[in-house]
Amino acid sequence: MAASVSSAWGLARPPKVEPRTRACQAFQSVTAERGFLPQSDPLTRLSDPQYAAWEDALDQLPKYAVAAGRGELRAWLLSLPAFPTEAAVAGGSDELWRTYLLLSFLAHGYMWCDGPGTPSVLPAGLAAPWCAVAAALDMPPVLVYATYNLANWRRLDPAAPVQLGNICCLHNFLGGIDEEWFRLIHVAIEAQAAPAMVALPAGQAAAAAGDVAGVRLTLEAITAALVAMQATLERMGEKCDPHVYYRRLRLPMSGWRNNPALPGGLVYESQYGGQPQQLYGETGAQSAVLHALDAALGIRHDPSSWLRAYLLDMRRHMPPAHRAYVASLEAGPSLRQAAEAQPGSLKPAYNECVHELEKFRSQHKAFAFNYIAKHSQRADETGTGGSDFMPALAGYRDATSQHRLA
Ligand code: HEM
Repeated sequence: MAASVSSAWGLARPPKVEPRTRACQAFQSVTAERGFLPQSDPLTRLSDPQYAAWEDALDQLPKYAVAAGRGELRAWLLSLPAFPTEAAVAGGSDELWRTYLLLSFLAHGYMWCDGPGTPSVLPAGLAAPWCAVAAALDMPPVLVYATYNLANWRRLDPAAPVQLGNICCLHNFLGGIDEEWFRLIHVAIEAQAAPAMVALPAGQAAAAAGDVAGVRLTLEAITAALVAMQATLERMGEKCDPHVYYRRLRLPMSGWRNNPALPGGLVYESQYGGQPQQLYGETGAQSAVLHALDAALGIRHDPSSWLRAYLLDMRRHMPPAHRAYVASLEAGPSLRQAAEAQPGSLKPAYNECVHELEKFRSQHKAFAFNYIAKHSQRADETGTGGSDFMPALAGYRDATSQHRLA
């Protein structure tokens, strides 16, 4: 596992476009209903006609992915009209996030949903607008959890909540029940984490004020959320088959760092002085939920190991507002300190949180085994996020359990 890079993304040159994340509304606030999901339902299409050909391409992507295999999908993507990059970068934040999603899906379709082989160069027609839009959002030019999951759903009944039974995906690489369900489980878990996410700063404020009842309320909210999250994760197998996941779904999420298919990384034609770039692919490790829980509960992963470095890298793949939320929790008083100070009243509730977080991580590790490791015959198999995942997931779980208060 490569060590963490200190510069943004580890890219050879800084982005040319000034990030204007402060102006962005999408992903800006964290609420008890939505948590880290966007506060208004994600845009389903860019209505401006100048994007029509690109939006149509996104709709057709699963069809072309099925039909292609001899370069047809790649040739078709390269035949699209020039992308209106300037208009996109000047547009509103919701539109910009939608553009980022659109280009991320099409670029990963180009990379992973056709054949033969894996290209080592992403042509300028895709690379240039993707890099510009990503830079404007202060995000990396690669598929991330926020575009794959957080901004990729709609409600069937717009008056009913964001939960399984009322959500479906906006976009797919291949389509089908397994791909949609895999993603929807993540979206539903994000919504279930929401009450705990807003309770964390309140719990820290209570800890600073010596308000034991306030801290306990937060600890109880965390435990309740983690119990609900496990019940939802358990439903993964209902509609997402492990073989389908292993053989088909995971490939388009891949990146170009620690990936044996692209050992030298990817050249974004006309960008970064032609230097290949190495970026991790999409993974649940880019969700802010567990980062936030670790931060508030005072769970620290060994700073000297690559496990901590990997999680820090994953933060650079989160929307800037989510990074800031986690950083602010990390800078605040930990609920662990409050439980240590008031063991009689808070230790059992704190330990219950740690126990449920450990259970979530154990359960999740079992899914990673059943969906990846069990099927793999390769020694260098990595997760879609590029990690040496079995030792990583065991490490995160063990670090969690070690934080139980004696
Ligand atoms: C079949 C289902 C799943 C599989 C096979 C899976 C696989 C993985 C793998 C391999 C990693 C290591 C990083 C990488 O290289 O990608 C990872 C990390 C992670 N995944 Fe998943 N995942 C699944 C479902 C989920 C769901 C539903 C969530 C909920 C949001 C989630 C959240 C996480 C988190 C938070 C991490 C970081 C590790 C940690 O903090 O403990 N995963 N996942």
